[in-house]
Amino acid sequence: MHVRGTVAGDVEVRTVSTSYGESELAEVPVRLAVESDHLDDVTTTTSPFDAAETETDGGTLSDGGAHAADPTTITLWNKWTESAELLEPGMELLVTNAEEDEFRGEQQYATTGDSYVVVAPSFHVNVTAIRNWVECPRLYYLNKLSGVPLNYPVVKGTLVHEVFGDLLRGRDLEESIDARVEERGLELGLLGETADAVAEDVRENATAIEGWLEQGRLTAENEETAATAGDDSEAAFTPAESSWRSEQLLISETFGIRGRADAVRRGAPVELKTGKNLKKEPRFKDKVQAACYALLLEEHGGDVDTGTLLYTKNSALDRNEETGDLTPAKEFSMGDGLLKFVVRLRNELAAMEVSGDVPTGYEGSAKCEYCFEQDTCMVVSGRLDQESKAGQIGQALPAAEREYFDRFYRAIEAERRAVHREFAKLWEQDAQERADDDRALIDLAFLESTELAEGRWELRARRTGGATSKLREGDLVLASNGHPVRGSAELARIERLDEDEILLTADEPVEVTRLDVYPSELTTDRLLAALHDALLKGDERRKDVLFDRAEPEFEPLEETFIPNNDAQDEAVRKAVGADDCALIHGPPGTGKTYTIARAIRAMVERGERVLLSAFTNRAVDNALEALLDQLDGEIGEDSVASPAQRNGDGEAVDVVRVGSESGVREDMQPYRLDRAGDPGERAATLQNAQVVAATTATCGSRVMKEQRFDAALVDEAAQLTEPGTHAAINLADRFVLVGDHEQLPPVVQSEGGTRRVSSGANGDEPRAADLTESLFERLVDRYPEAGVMLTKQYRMNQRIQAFASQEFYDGKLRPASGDVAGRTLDDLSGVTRDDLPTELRDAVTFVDVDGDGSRYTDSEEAARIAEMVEEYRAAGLDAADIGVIAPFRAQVSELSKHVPDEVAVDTVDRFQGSSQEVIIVSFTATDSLEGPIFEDYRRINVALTRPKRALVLVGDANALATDPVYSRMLEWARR
Ligand SMILES: Nc1ncnc2c1ncn2[C@@H]1O[C@H](COP(=O)(O)OP(=O)(O)OP(=O)(O)O)[C@@H](O)[C@H]1O
Repeated sequence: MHVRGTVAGDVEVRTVSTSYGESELAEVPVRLAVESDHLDDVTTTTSPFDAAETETDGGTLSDGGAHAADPTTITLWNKWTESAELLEPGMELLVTNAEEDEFRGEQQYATTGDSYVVVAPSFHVNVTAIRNWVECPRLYYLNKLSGVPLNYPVVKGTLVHEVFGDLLRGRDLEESIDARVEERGLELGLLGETADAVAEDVRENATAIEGWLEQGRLTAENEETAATAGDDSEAAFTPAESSWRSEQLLISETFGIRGRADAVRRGAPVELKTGKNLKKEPRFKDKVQAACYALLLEEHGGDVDTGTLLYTKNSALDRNEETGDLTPAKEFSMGDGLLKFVVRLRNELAAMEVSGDVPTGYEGSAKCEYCFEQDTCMVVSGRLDQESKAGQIGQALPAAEREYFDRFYRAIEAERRAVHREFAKLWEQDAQERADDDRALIDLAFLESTELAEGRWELRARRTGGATSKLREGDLVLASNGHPVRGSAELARIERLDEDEILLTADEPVEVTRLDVYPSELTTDRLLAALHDALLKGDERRKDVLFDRAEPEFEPLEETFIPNNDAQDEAVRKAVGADDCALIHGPPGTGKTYTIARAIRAMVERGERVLLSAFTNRAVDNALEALLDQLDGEIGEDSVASPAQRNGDGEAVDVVRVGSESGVREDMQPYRLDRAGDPGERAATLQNAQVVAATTATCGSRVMKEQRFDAALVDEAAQLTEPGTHAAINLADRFVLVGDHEQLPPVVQSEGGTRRVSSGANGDEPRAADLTESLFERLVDRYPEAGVMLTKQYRMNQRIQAFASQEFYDGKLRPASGDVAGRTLDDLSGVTRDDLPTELRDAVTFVDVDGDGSRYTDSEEAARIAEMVEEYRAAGLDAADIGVIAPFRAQVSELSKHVPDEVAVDTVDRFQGSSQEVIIVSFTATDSLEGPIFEDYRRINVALTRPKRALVLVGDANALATDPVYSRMLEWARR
């Protein structure tokens, strides 16, 4: 029986005498969530971070100890008392294979010899993290904080792992080495390596792998010979056909552990290490890592009794010079004790993370004097004034900076826990729920899997039904034959996502019938590294400005850059002349992109190296396109061969777009930096580029972190969290932020869902709100004189613009020209407004629809909107010129059923940054005005400022009139 619940009080460990001698025990008061024989049935989460109320047989359970039932006692015996000592009230606890007992009329539970005790099982710990933790908890923390920098051992390690995977899949060794080294050309070039030298280095390591595979081959052949005695046919063996498999992603719903095993041979884990080990036994931390995978494999039905570590450097060592055991492959037996030890380690890590503490190093027994990271550890401790076993050096950061660090650290960790909740949903939600939540594509019909030349697989499946989802081409997904965790599942990449068919690539074949969004911690990892770099490595002058100790300064410029728009002109002067930073506030359609492009051109003409960044790929590509126009470059045949543009003096300007193939727009592909190729040449292309364009997320990548710029221009800056902004501006001496804080704020997953369980020294609630205010907004408020607001808009008819201008921009937003002010549908070829019903002839119209009273959908609004779309089309308008905005995904789906496919229907968030000739807003309003569109007036600002020529508002006037802003909106729309 498995028991799971929330710790309801303090825990004490004591020693008792039993018939076996002295034993330790801990009695833990727990409010049970649910009891079951099968974990599959344990569907309730009482995660301290999960505020959701959940119905169970035991009554209504809610977060934080408001359970109906009284606490029950769970007794943890012997070694598990170590985990018991980590528990704090509010933490979640899971005990597997517990025994049940009745004591004084009360049901109680206790661990048995087969039990595992899991602290905070919803906290999902990566296997690599456990490996670091066993080395030293502080090392784990330091790695998490700064990320892994670009260095040769790391890239080589990755290459050797890739070649290993290829060999397992039956690829030829030399072919694999050449291809893999070529793929990493850019990274190797930045490290100053040549392809030949790296290939040689990888080859040395690969010898060990080949030798080991050879052994496996013999064993497999022996088995085969025994099975098919007398058969002398040449049974060509390839690893892929045997009981081996390459990289396997394993996710545990019991132990809160996940990771990718390098390989699995006859059901047992094999880990590859590119270092040497001359001892007979594998290193302890390596055993721990293999044991984690063993645990996960057992949960998936395996029975693992060995683990193998392959130290590839051993085979490259000279026997005459080295003493010890040079065999690369070291096998060890996987005892029960080790598996339990691993779970206890994981418990230590999870408990510390859940209570928000920072490791000191005293938790483990590692000796600091032998540690490579000792200096870093001491510096970090010194700068952040943290307790550390290694000691502190250097001067502590000023209190304001430490406070900032702590605040953002907690907020980012809250985001990480939100990602973990997404993992839990992989098994807590059923397929239909996940599909309804846009988290999965289900009911696919598997078509075929085809082996590709390099040993990977191409998977094809047919879509049934018209389901939508968040999934996009280029995304990593969990492709499964029915269940992403319990079934057979592979991490796969979506290569093509057509209306009726999906094409994926994966390391191993799977009969795919379902795709799930793969929750990734990459974003949180990068935010943390950006925070670390900004504070611990950041320039002092930059920090003076960020922390309110110095006003931004400007070099006065006399030049005119944009003659027909004073605000834009001033903005460019500020951007070019800024010593520290400039802020450009651009309301909808006011030429932000144009201004950015002009400013970059001016900087480039001054010989500066510039980073162009934005939150989304779309904005990066838009700005890049505008820049290419400015640089007088046509994107044509010539630029494909040589994507160099000319500057004002006719000199070539190298422009490079860094991003994935699927992320970058088709017409910007010629500028995209291919990472594969000759190392020296790849690195030179990036290093010589005068303008590099990449999303802020990509700015946090290892490759981009090596680049330096004179200036960074960041578009959509109001949608970026502070650490998200740092990721880009850390790379440059000065920065320009461009955005509009009256439009959508940064998206934060953990909003409202975060809660700390303990109230230790840092016992405040993490304020998710810290991430919802952008650096742009904070600086605009703090240094208004460093900013310029653009006021002439080039998009909307005057009547459309009036309300937003008044309500959100103090009436300052004006049409750029008479032409803009007087835009109507008549300007569009083939469209006659007189053919429209009278109410749709105006630039702004309100259509009162009582609605059907449902909360998230409104079929009456949908039906009325479908009629209007037909009326517009009858008057000559293209369906593609119409956009429909709705507050809820459910209403978006409802509307999609009623209108032609060419009409763009989506939520406000997806419309930000785009515009349409006609916009129809479906308010789906009920009496209470609930829903995201109503919670934040900035959303309605975005919705109302998307159209150029006509805006139609559809909703229940009585409901809308209950709110002062909407009431004014109604007044304006009905005028
Ligand atoms: N100074 C100018 N003179 C002439 N046209 C301009 C000027 N500034 C901007 N425009 C034009 O106005 C249109 C909108 O400009 P742009 O795309 O730069 O706006 P934006 O503020 O980036 O828009 P969004 O709010 O969608 O982000 C473009 O067609 C652009 O060429």
